[in-house]
Amino acid sequence: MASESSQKNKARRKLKKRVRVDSEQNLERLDSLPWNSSLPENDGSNHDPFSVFIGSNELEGGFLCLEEIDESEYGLEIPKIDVENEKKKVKGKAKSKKRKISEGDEDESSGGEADGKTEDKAGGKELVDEKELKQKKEKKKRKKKKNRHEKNDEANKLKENTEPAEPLAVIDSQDGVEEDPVDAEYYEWNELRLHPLILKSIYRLKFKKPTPIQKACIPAAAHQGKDVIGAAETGSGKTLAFGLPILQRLLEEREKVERLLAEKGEANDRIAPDGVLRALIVTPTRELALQVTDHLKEVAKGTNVRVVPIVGGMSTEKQERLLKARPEIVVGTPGRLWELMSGGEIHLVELHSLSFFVLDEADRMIESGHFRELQSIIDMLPMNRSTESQPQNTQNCVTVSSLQRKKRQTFVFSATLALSADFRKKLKRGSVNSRKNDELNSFETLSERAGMRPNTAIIDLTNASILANKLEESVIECREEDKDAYLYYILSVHGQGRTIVFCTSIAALRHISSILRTLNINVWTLHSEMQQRARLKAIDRFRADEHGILVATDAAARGLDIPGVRTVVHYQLPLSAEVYVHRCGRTARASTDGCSIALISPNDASKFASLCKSFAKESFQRFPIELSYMPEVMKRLSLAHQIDKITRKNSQEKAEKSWLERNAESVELVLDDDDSEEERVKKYRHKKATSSQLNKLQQELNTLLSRPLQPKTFSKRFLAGAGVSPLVQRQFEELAKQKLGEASNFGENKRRKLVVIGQDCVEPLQALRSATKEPRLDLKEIAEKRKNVDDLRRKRKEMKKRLHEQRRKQRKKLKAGNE
Ligand SMILES: Nc1ncnc2c1ncn2[C@@H]1O[C@H](COP(=O)(O)OP(=O)(O)OP(=O)(O)O)[C@@H](O)[C@H]1O
Repeated sequence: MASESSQKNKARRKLKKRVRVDSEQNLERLDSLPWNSSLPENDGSNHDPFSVFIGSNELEGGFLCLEEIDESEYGLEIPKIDVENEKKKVKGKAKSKKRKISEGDEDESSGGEADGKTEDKAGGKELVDEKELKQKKEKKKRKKKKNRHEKNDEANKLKENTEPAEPLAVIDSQDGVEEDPVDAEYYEWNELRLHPLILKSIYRLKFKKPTPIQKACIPAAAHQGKDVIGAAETGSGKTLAFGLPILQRLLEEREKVERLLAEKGEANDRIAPDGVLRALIVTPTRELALQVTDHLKEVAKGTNVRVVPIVGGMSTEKQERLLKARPEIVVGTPGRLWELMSGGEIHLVELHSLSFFVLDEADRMIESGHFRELQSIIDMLPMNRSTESQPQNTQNCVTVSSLQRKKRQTFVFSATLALSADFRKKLKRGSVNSRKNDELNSFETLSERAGMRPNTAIIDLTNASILANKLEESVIECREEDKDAYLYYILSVHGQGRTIVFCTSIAALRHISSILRTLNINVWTLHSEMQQRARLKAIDRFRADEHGILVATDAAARGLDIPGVRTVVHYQLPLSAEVYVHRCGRTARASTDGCSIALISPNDASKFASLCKSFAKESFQRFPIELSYMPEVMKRLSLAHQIDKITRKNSQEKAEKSWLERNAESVELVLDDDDSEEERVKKYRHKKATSSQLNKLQQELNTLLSRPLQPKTFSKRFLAGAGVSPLVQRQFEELAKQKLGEASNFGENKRRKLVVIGQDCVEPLQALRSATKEPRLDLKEIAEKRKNVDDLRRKRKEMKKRLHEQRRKQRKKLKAGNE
């Protein structure tokens, strides 16, 4: 035991030493990096200062090397700083500086003393002094090395701090080869030269490398101070693509002020204590605003930069209180932001120091309902003109007069991008103006009015289909009335991971959620008529459940970022291809994979055809259905529908009755029960009959639900099957317990016992991938079906018309006969 622990200690010591050596090597490597190696080198051959890249991570032209940027162009605003902390820091630095100087003097004087000593005393004394001197020199050297290490190696240290306590290096015990996987993993972040505090957060969040949109945007936005129009697939990390440049600039500026003060030897309390609004981020939905806030807060942890959400549906007073704290970053929806701005909320109207204006999900902003408020907000922004702003020179504040204010940067982000070549040219020339131009589409108008500056970087990383690379799309063809059954099949046979079921109408959402709940499937709902609190609660609950199911309208189609959404089901097809893209974007996020299943009935044929056309798709893969499950599924659905119909009718009657009573009460009327005795008995009997019918149906359904869903060919003794979902697995376990309990109660022999063979659930994506033989649904087939449906409809219409005509003639004849 003792030898084992000593071996462990030895290994630990060895590791620590190794990590120290690695840190130093990393530091050297970090220093030797080119400033902006993620950008292609400008060989001068390309004179186009403004180019767009589609489907590639590259950027070309128009980018200044950092050396070319005139730093003096970039003035500083004074961010609110945790004065106490900062004071301590600067004082600490000043002290250590003083200490260093005095130590240096001491060293020198002691050196002199030593010299004197050598002159005065002889022999052994000389030797001792020499030894002392040597020791001092070594001490000084060690101190210097330590200081340098502390100063520059923050990133590596942070890495050590944020990684778990386990050793960084992995020791291969067999051949003694050691490697540091962490270094290699985070290397790409180091290339972006972000502030150490930002890197610390990134390590904490375990984001191994920047996503392509982040790699492309950060150099342009953070180091070159450019405006950015960015587009990349859903879930590709756009929030940090604009969030990190904002944080980077705020932190850089803060450090600059600190340095200035230290250089001038001024006390830190001359830093203006009040924060000003530095970044205003506008998102189309409340959920998105809250999500962006959380995301930025997470990254801004430990930086003292405050992020606050301002959204509708929450108390205005509370939000005003939040704004009183003067946060540097505000994320909000246009409606509430404008409400507070037009009401003169001081933090939101003092925009002279605004350095960033961001429009997230910009394409959604142009939809009706948002544009006017957004326009008003944009009109409030100060003109983004010259850099010759007035120096901020006041008696009691730190003076930044030597630095001029940097222009406001505008970032416009979206998952889709539709900019005309003409508009791109205009942006390049910098000739966009804020006059309304009929030739521009609304997205362009928006970018134009937001005050995009010349030389804007357009970073378009959307591929042809705009959908995430690792998304697998599929369809299930069925009749409209069978959609519920197929949905139930997907959720109970393949219900692994989080699933979002999308529908276009709230009525459909209510229908599905009610049916699924009747079938003992727990679902959360999300739609625009819900109160904000209930919406957030639903999202939180869904987020907390590993195998949760969310039934939502397109209110949740955009921006909702919940990790682990494995499947998106389109119960109803969306009204546009764009919404389809956003719905699908709830899965396969951040380079993970996911699956989308569209339920297509003959009614959806034309919508589906135009969807295929939008994505230039000839065919879609069919989702594999194990048909042997369907009889059982249909039986359960039929019962659930009947139960649902009765309960709905009952609750409708109740609601109507209470409405009548409420209204009578409000006008102080006593309601007379003017039903006759006979009618009352009839009603009573009817009620009783319905209630006993409901009980019977419920009992029948409960019996079915107490058994796991099994294919028709299933053995009743061996409960197992391909694709046992968590729900079914739970049912298996319950049933097994129940049966075992019964058997032991009645002293039955082992032979009668139930055997449960649990199997891994085949989630939809897996099922889809293994169903290679499934024939694809192609456009021709769809067109043919559509034609058949149209023919059938036409025939029915003609028949109806003929019948109507016949009846009319008969009535006429009868009338004539009577006369
Ligand atoms: N570099 C990274 N590495 C790994 N994960 C990341 C990285 N950057 C962001 N993420 C994660 O990816 C997810 C999606 O990010 P984000 O919400 O910014 O995407 P988006 O492009 O804005 O999506 P949408 O268009 O749907 O709004 C988030 O959960 C985020 O935490």
